[in-house]
Parts: sequence; structure tokens; C-alpha cells
Amino acid sequence: MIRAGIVGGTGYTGVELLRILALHPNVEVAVVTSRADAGTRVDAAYPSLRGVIDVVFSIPDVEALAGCDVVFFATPNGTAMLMTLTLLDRGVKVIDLSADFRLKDAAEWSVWYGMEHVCPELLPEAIYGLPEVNREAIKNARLVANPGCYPTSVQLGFLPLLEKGLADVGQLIADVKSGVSGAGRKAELAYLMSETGESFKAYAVSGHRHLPEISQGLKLAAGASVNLTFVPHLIPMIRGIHATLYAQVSHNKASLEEIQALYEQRYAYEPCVDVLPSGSHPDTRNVKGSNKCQISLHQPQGGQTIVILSVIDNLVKGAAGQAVQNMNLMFGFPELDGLKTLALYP
Ligand SMILES: NC(=O)C1=CN([C@@H]2O[C@H](COP(=O)(O)OP(=O)(O)OC[C@H]3O[C@@H](n4cnc5c(N)ncnc54)[C@H](OP(=O)(O)O)[C@@H]3O)[C@@H](O)[C@H]2O)C=CC1
Ligand SMILES: CC(=O)N[C@@H](CCC(=O)OP(=O)(O)O)C(=O)O
Repeated sequence: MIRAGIVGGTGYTGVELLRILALHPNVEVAVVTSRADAGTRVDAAYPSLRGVIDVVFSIPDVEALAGCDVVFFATPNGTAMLMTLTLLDRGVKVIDLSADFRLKDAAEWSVWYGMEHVCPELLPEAIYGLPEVNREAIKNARLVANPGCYPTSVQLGFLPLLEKGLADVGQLIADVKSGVSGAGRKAELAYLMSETGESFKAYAVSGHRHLPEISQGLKLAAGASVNLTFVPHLIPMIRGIHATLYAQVSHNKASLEEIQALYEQRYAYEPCVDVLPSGSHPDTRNVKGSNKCQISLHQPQGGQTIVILSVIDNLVKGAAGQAVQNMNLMFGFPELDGLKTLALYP
């Protein structure tokens, strides 16, 4: 049994970590923090956890967290970087669900996140926690930067094409829709039901902070700089991300059948990526609550545009589930421990 700590245990990704870790065979949840709810039993705030989590919310305290084997940060950007160095020095492994360690370039991070990085010296060491790309490095990591939700769906969708040099890297488009839980549990006017319900809008079209993260990953896959247009949308549902990705693949490079075979081969041994039969239309409902990414491929009117559809649950493969997948790799546990949940339907 290892001891796990969660900083930010009352947020959506924190509670999702609790839901998954509560039934994990090798993990005892030892510390769960919340400043607002300190002193309250976790299962009083979240009665679904009665009988499986026996912890009281505490204020974030580095001494208490240092007694854990692994600490998850499910906190707003700029929080994990304040405590990570101390925890690593005390022999604790850290998995950060926020963006503090995702970008390799501290100056670029400051531009997108609007603050100075306090420990840029850790950025080279941090492993980007996308197991489908970095599985071996994750196994030996002390510090994992868990990918963002949009970046997970977009990278998994584009990777096979880019790794094989089949797509025009100057013309990539990611048109992506997220459920409202992607914005976290904060009370804000924009996320009220009466603001988001029965309506649908794009946002941050001129630049979203996930753009540099996605570009960084796609550049590594392609071995060349990429030009990506990324447009996020807020859609009136609670969980789920649907990415519609467009890539130009000239006819003399590959047919749709060859691309389908490439994706099936690339993800054949990936337990959390499921390539659907050609022509399928994945539905966010079919991955809700599970750590799966479902992908399908299309070639409208036989043209040069390949359309890739990629769906995940933003809170699971897009956050807490992927974080547990990374923890399993870091501690040598079976990769799917705690994650063998099927989607809820309907
Ligand atoms: N929601 C999603 O779909 C995804 C979110 N992420 C990222 O994961 C992180 C958490 O997201 P989410 O769960 O949605 O966020 P929430 O806003 O729902 O929750 C944030 C949590 O962090 C705690 N917190 C806030 N400020 C601090 C602080 N300064 N120090 C310590 N704890 C703090 C809060 O509790 P309290 O204030 O009581 O301490 C709360 O428990 C964010 O960085 C987010 O960007 C990543 C992928 C997907
Ligand atoms: C719908 C919505 O608002 N989504 C959030 C992104 C999700 C997120 O939490 O961002 P990180 O993965 O970088 O932590 C946003 O656009 O700000």
C-alpha cells in the first residue's frame, strides 16, 4: 500500500481522484486538503465516499504531505510549483494535474499563465504524462506533468499521422468542444446553468493557453514545428470533450484504409485508446466516467482532408484517470488498477 495525498480535494478533478483511488487496491488516501472545508469529513461533503474514504479535509501542509509516497495537485495553476521542490526533496513523487510543469519553456509559460515560474529548474525533469507517448519515462519519473484535457484529446487524435509524417503540419485544425466541468467548480456567472444551458459558444479563439501545450507535443511527434488552429467551445453538458480534427493528407501518401490500419496498429497495445471501425461517430456518452479515448477516422467526399474524431471524459482521461494511470506506471502497479470502469449509459 502506498500513501497518497490530494491537494485540492474539493474540486472536480480532486473528487474524481477520490472516486478512483477509493477503490484502488494499492493506495490508501491519507491526506486530502481544502482550505474552505478544512475540518469537515470528506464523506460528509461527498456522501458517495462513505465507507471508502476515512479522512478529514485539512489545510495544505507540506509536513503532512511529506508523509505521503505520492501527492496529486488538483489545484489552480501556480499552486503546485510552490510546494513541489520541497516534496521531491523529501522523497515524495508528485503528479500535477495543473499546467505548472507542462511547458518546457518557462518564458513561454509566463506569457500564457500570466505569472513568473518559481521553479523553472524543475521543468527539464518533469515528464509530460501522456502514457501513449512517454510510458517508459513516466515509470522512472519523480515529477509528472499531467496533460490538459483539450491537449489529451487533440494529441491522441493527431499523433499517428504526425509520427509517420503523413499530414501537412502547416495546416492542422482542432475544433474542440468541452463540457462545463472543464472550467472547474468555481462559482462564476459565465458557468451558471442559465448562461450555459441551451446555448453554445466558442471562446479564446485568438489564443487559448492549451495551444502552446498541444503544439509542443505535436512538434515532438512530427519532428518539425506545426501550425495549429485550435478553437475551444463550451457546450451545455457536464462532462466530456469532443475533438473534431482536420489534417491534409495528399492522396499519394496514404488512403483512408491505410490510415485506419496505421491508427489501429499504433494504439493496438494502448489500453486506454480505442480506435473505432472506419466511419464511426464516437459519442462523449460512451466514454463518460471511463479512462478511454475513442477515435474514429473519416475522409469526406474522398478528398485530401482527413477528419479525426476523438472523445474523452475531461475529468477522467483528461485529468484524474490519466493521473492515476501515471501513478500506476510510476509505482510499478498494473497500469489499469483503479481504472477498470466502463462508461455510464445513458
Ligand atoms: N476540470 C477539468 O476538466 C480539468 C482540470 N484540470 C486542471 O486541474 C486543476 C484542478 O481543476 P478543477 O478540479 O477543475 O478545479 P476546481 O476549481 O474545481 O478545484 C480547485 C481545488 O483546489 C483548491 N485550491 C484552490 N486554490 C488553492 C490554493 N491556492 N492552494 C491549495 N488549494 C487550492 C480548492 O479548494 P480550497 O480553495 O478549499 O483549498 C479546490 O479543492 C486545475 O489546474 C485545472 O486547470 C486539468 C484537466 C481537466
Ligand atoms: C471548459 C473550460 O473552461 N475549460 C478550461 C480548460 C480546462 C482546464 O482545466 O485547463 P487545464 O487542463 O490547463 O488545467 C478552460 O478553457 O480554461
